[in-house]
Amino acid sequence: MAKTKTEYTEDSIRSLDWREHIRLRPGMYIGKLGDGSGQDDGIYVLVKEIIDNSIDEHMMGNGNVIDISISDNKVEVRDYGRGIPLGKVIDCVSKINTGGKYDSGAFQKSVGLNGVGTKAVNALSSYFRVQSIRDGRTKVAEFEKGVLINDHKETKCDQKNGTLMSFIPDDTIFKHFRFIPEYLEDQLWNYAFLNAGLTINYNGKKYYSQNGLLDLLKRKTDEESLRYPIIHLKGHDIEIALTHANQYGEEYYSFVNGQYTTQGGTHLAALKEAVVKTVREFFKKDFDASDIRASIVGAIAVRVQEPVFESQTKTKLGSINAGPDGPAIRTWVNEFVKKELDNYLHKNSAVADALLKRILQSERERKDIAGIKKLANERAKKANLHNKKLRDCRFHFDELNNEKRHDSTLFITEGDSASGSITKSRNVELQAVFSLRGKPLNCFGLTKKIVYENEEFNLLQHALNIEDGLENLRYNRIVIATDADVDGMHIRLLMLTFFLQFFPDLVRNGHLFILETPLFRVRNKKETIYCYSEEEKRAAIKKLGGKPEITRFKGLGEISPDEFGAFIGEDIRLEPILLQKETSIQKLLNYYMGKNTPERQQFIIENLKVEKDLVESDEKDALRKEASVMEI
Ligand SMILES: Nc1ncnc2c1ncn2[C@@H]1O[C@H](COP(=O)(O)OP(=O)(O)OP(=O)(O)O)[C@@H](O)[C@H]1O
Repeated sequence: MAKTKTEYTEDSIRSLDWREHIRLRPGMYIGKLGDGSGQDDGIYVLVKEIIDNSIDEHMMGNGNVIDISISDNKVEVRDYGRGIPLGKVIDCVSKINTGGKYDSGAFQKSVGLNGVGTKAVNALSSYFRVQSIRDGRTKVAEFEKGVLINDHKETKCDQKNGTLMSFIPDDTIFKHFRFIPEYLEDQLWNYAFLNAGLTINYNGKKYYSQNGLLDLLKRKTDEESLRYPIIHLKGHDIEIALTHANQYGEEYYSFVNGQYTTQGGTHLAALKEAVVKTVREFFKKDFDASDIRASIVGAIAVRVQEPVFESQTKTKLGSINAGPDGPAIRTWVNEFVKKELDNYLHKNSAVADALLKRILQSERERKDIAGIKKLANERAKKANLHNKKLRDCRFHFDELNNEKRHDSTLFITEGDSASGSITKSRNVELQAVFSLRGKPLNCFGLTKKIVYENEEFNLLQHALNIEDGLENLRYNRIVIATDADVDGMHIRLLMLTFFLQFFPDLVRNGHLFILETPLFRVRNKKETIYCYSEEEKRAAIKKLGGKPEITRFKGLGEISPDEFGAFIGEDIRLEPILLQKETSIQKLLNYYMGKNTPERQQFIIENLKVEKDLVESDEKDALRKEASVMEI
């Protein structure tokens, strides 16, 4: 069939102004949009763009305090830097590619470099206000969706020098967005660790670090689980902290010019490589790299003149030089680690001994499961061909679509009817279903061997493709979708245990979610409202008036495929599993899954009202409470 021909004339060519372009293609500027439930959703990038500028000021030696507040979705950031030069306030926030960070001496080794950040925030906000205060004078300008609505005259002002920016994200772009305060906390701690001596006040809480990356690793680990004290190496424009803990997998935090490169890049690759090399040379033994790296928790921060990031969101560092004439970053990091770590190990023989012990233990464990791993993987490969448990989707997270990963989801369900409903109503392009057969094994306290021995776990590991780390993860979101009853809650807890114990990175990187399903359907002839709580139910009854029909959903299986489609479609409600960085996974699992301790019993008694006359909704609320404690 011939394609319908459209004319291609001069009229086809359009020039967008900056504001239109940002609003048309926000992804280019801030990554994905999202509604705030994902850690890297756009609204957090907006906040970051503004804070980055204040950090740049601090780094240049201007201002040791940054005040941040978020309430009613309005974000405010006040720093005590030099303030934007008053005559350029409007240009700086509304004229694309305008800024002081190109080659002026006013900023160096800063994270800002494109002259785009604040413009993106401005264009994507329903309201944006900038105020600069300089030597007794101030300039204010206000915008809506990037359009200047109020250009205030410069006036006198007796406040301290600095810049104050506030904005409200545009909810026509960030649909149904809400800020999850914890997501920001991690970012703010990172700023504090990377800028030792800087105080950040955020909604009444103070973020401050004296010892930089050493403090960062202390926060991310639990002292008891460390094999030896954290090694902290500091050089000119490079800082590294390193230790071995108990957990499975490796854990890294990497930064460039104060920017958290969540996807790593050259500097991190260099660190990993250098540690292996140095350790091998120090012990004069050709250990397997995976044995050296197993259970490592490490952080690296570098400052460089002209960082090349892979996009405006700056989450991955490309290949760069350490300075105009400096060595390539890889060589630079390598040389630093080689010299400093080697020195450190020579000076601290107890640490060197503990490190060696850890490597040997990993080696033993690896050899121990090598046999069974091979068998299990062969079995899984066969089963995968027609993996009955998996109803796969067409596109996967590890594949690219126009340079972006496919945003795919895997639902983990239990019970035939629930799996059936989801399978029928899902979007087959991007939503896959993995069905559990009854209750999964409680793997608390077991070793990784079980992931190979237990068929269900092994198939799940294969479906996710995470045997060798998260790099090839096939689904961006892993959603536990179990019934909202006691059994369902139990299964949920067992699955959380599985992921926390063996794949903590997956949880840490925000890939794990719980599916919220409605408890009630309230409807009359004209309208149907699904309600997720008693409160929503009351509101729905009020809204519909009269005597609407009220149905309580007991299990996922009861919900018809048609209805289910509405809950896993655009309006899907996901509760992310957040791992607060202070939490030690081991401690947590011990508490919830370990032997009955008096504290645990007390907790259960306080939180579970399991009595004869249990009111159904109370039951659900109580169980929810228990589960939400896991949402640490
Ligand atoms: N808090 C601030 N204090 C002082 N100057 C600021 C502040 N915020 C912004 N500016 C000025 O406004 C300019 C534009 O900022 P913007 O965030 O748009 O881009 P950038 O920081 O230069 O680069 P990038 O797009 O990489 O963030 C900055 O280069 C700087 O000169």
